[in-house]
Amino acid sequence: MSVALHSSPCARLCARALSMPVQQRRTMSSRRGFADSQQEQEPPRILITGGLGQLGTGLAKLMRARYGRDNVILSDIIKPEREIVEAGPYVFADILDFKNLQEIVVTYRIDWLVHFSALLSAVGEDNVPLAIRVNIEGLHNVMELAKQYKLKIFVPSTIGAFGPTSPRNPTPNLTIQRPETIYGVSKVHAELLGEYYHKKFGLDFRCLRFPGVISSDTAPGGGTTDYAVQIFHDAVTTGKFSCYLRPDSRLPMMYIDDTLRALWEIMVAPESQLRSRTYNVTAMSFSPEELVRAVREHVPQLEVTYRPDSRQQIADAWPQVFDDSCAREDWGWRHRYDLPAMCKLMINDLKAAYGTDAGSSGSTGESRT
Ligand SMILES: NC(=O)c1ccc[n+]([C@@H]2O[C@H](COP(=O)([O-])OP(=O)(O)OC[C@H]3O[C@@H](n4cnc5c(N)ncnc54)[C@H](O)[C@@H]3O)[C@@H](O)[C@H]2O)c1
Ligand SMILES: C[C@@H](O)[C@H](N)C(=O)O
Repeated sequence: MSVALHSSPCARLCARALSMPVQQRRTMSSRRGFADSQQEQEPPRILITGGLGQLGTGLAKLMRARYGRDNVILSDIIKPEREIVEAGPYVFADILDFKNLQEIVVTYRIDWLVHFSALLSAVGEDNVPLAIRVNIEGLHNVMELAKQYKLKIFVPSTIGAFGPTSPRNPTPNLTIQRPETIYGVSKVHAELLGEYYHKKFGLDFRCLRFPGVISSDTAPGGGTTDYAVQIFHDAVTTGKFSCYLRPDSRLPMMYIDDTLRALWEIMVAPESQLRSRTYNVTAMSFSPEELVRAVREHVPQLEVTYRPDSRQQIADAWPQVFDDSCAREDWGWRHRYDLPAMCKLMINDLKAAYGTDAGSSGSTGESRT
């Protein structure tokens, strides 16, 4: 789980979203949130589960900028900071309580469900029974809910849905998936159940397999890729970083703004463009030693030690380079942030958040690919 800091790097993304055209009018016959193009009249009403983790608050900002503050209901089982409740509707929702979820969907007249609640790879291995409950039983609840109330549903998958027998460089959209973590097993289950519900019941299920997500507005926790977030916190605070992966452990990664934009783009992509319900998306691949080099461009004195732990075994079975050509071909996915651009934003945002920005690394101008 993640802890909110008090900076908001997703503001750039929201600003871009705000500059987009206001929600278009929908034809009388189309159901809210189900129109194939941006011909919709009323904005969809969106419920985000597990919304106080790394991805949820940024997505709420993006969706609120696009569809209106009160049309996005953030939920979690965590007591929120004051700024969360001030930013828009926030409700308690335990993913294991089906009746509570039903009540929220009915009360708020929900159209879209973004299902973020999960235990990530490392914490999942530490508590397998809880991971099974949250990641698998929780998924069953939201799938049934989406079917019952005809919701459009997004469930994120991950590079962790692949395993040691999958091709690792590159890992295609469709290939062997025999993951060896409960996290990976639960995500393959989610992909397959979503595709099954789509075929069997016509459920509008959409899924992206994300790589490691890098962001500065929440503290890292629970994932195998989190070293790539922790390094920035340590670089701007102590100047010392201990890495739990080997220096050569290459993994696919993505900056948060790209992640959230990809999610929004797949949600509004016309059905006719989707040859699949589950797509790989990525932006870059790097190893800890390559990331250290990029961070030292901004913090030259950064001291690094390597102490691989149990997360090394997880990383060794995951993709090194993710092939997202299907997403690029089908619905026009393009990443905007590469390694230097991401490093510059992370360093500047965290220096501002920790109040250590004297002598910061230049402007926040983004160099894009
Ligand atoms: N962050 C990444 O790098 C990454 C990469 C690939 C996929 N994903 C997926 O994206 C989703 C969101 O990831 P994240 O990084 O924000 O995760 P996170 O661990 O930061 O947040 C998960 C949230 O789920 C909530 N939760 C736990 N048990 C719950 C319950 N019983 N009911 C309701 N909520 C509960 C937690 O309180 C937490 O806020 C997850 O499904 C994850 O698998 C994340
Ligand atoms: C990759 C992703 O699913 C998550 N960050 C993890 O490491 O578990």
